[in-house]
Amino acid sequence: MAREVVIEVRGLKNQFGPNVIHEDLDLDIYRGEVLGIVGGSGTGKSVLLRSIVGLQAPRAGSVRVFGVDVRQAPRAEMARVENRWGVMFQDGALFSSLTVRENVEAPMRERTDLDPETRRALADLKIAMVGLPPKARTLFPSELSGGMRKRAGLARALALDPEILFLDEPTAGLDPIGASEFDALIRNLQTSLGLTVFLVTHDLDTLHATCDRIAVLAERKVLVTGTIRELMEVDHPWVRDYFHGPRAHAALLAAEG
Ligand SMILES: Nc1ncnc2c1ncn2[C@@H]1O[C@H](COP(=O)(O)OP(=O)(O)OP(=O)(O)O)[C@@H](O)[C@H]1O
Repeated sequence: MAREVVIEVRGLKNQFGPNVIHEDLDLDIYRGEVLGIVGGSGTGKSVLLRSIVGLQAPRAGSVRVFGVDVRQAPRAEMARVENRWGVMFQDGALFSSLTVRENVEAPMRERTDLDPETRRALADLKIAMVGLPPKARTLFPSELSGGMRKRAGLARALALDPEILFLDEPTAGLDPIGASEFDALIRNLQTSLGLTVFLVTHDLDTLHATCDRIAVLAERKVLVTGTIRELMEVDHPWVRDYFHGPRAHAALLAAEG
């Protein structure tokens, strides 16, 4: 049976001044998979994420999510699509003047007619789902550790029960134990909730622990996609260095126990 494509990127071009970031970039993301996006610094992983969720207007190309062209769709149709995804930005991007609970409630307040009590109950549920203790509900972002802030950002991304979760470097800045706990949380939520996950990362351990498939950004496009094993066979300088460097071997050994 053909797999359902939930995100389809075709001929994408992004450019800032003379700096061409993407040219003729194609990518398909299938329902229910965790797709890892890797690539050297500045290859445009975050720009690709931002192009898909409509925060970055590309110069050319198309992005379809659930079959809807995010560049062309009328506002009301886009709002329905946006309600079906959640985004966790690199630093959590929490509102500093709101508590964790208020942060998680924010998308519900903005996009649903739920009454305050239901919003609050749902927010507390999401906060528990990401492994934060009840006392975190009333704390402000500045009172949280880096790992807790990431969990709070994840709870907010889950606020509207999304089908697609976008994660920008979820383990950046976490210590190795915190990072592997976060990897396990992502995988656990993905399987329990049947999520499709678009995950930008540099972290080889995260790739092993969470990703079904990996897309490599290089030469302004998606150079290749495949499993880690498949990418280890690819004869390209960056891909070879990344998947055969000392860190890659350590991650492989760790993943294989
Ligand atoms: N709004 C913008 N205006 C100008 N240049 C931008 C803008 N956003 C991104 N860029 C440039 O686009 C390039 C790609 O940026 P992006 O943040 O997507 O890279 P990345 O692959 O995610 O990098 P890293 O791994 O270092 O986080 C960089 O050269 C960056 O400076």
